[in-house]
Amino acid sequence: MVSSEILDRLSATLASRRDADPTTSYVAKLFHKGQEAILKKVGEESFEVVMAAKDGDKRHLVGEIADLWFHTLVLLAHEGLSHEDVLAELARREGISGIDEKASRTAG
Ligand SMILES: N=c1c2ncn([C@@H]3O[C@H](COP(=O)(O)OP(=O)(O)OP(=O)(O)O)[C@@H](O)[C@H]3O)c2ncn1[C@@H]1O[C@H](COP(=O)(O)O)[C@@H](O)[C@H]1O
Repeated sequence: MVSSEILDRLSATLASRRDADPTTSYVAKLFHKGQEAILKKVGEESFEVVMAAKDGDKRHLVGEIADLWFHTLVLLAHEGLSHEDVLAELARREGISGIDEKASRTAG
């Protein structure tokens, strides 16, 4: 099983690309192009996820979702955020959802 530590390592790598020479790396080039270019990639990769899900090839789907996750990580880094912000939001929702379930059990 692959650990979620990969997200920590990848985020550190992305952060290191923010001021890197755009000719030396794909990520540095994307940062250099700016938000519009990053959003374009997120949009394209989202569409590719939809198409991969429809074609039924699970390996293809995993690959496209990896591309989408990767580009959303680039977007987060560009906006001064990281996967930790998203994980914290999911954890917060888990707490909310727990409260909702408890409330509905009490009500029911
Ligand atoms: N995980 C990834 C990763 N996933 C996808 N990609 C790149 O994302 C691009 C998008 O792919 P597309 O399918 O749209 O193909 P494309 O036509 O080549 O894309 P465009 O050049 O047209 O935008 C490809 O060039 C992929 O190589 C990635 N590039 C980098 N990483 C990670 O980011 C780290 C830093 O990357 P560099 O900054 O390039 O060293 C690497 O060590 C990897 O761990």
